[in-house]
Amino acid sequence: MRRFEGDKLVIASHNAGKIREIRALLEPFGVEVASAADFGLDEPEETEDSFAGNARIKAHHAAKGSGLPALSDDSGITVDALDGAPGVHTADWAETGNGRDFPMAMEKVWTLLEERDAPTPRRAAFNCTLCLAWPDGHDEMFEGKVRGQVVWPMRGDQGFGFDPVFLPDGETETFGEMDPARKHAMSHRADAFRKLVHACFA
Ligand SMILES: O=P(O)(O)OP(=O)(O)OP(=O)(O)OC[C@H]1O[C@@H](n2cnc3c(O)ncnc32)[C@H](O)[C@@H]1O
Ligand SMILES: [Mg+2]
Repeated sequence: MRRFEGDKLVIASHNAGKIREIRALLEPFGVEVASAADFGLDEPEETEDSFAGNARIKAHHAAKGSGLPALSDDSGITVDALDGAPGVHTADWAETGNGRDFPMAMEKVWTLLEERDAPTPRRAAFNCTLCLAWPDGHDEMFEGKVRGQVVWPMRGDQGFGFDPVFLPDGETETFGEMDPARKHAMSHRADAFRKLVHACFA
């Protein structure tokens, strides 16, 4: 396991919600954090069919383009009664050709569940795979998960993406309703971060 020894890191993401969460999670470690956009890096195509595969593509692309260690996050929601969909295609389900429409994507998930008459609760998980890649091609991977259920209608305007329809197990608030600090303490991203920090930063 390679430790992170530098003082600057690039977040290999173009998602403002994720970047905000990753900055908050890295704050205690005194690492200076830049985003892919700060380096004018384009978004690589996510051509793999796994979170790990796409996390690797994004992190290596940014590490090569910036000359700095880069941290990517590939994530998504997997719904049991939809055989794991939308999964690695979570962002694609929101694609309209004219930007992303997450309310539309969340409604699509709920409509499919209703059509299938899926038993309640509609079990689901949020998954996050982090890849920390160095410009020399080395990388380290970490996986996180949080289980819960998909609820309808949407609840809350905190967070981003599918947060308003995800109710984590043991909670009364969706990720969309929760205070960001609470989400950071229990999310799929936080789970993966604990492993990253233990291995590379602690
Ligand atoms: O690839 P980058 O540039 O990092 O940004 P992205 O938005 O395209 O990210 P992904 O390819 O990993 O797609 C994952 C999608 O899953 C959703 N998602 C991931 N984590 C989430 C979270 O914590 N809360 C809500 N939705 C989340 C969100 O809609 C993302 O767009
Ligand atoms: Mg993406």
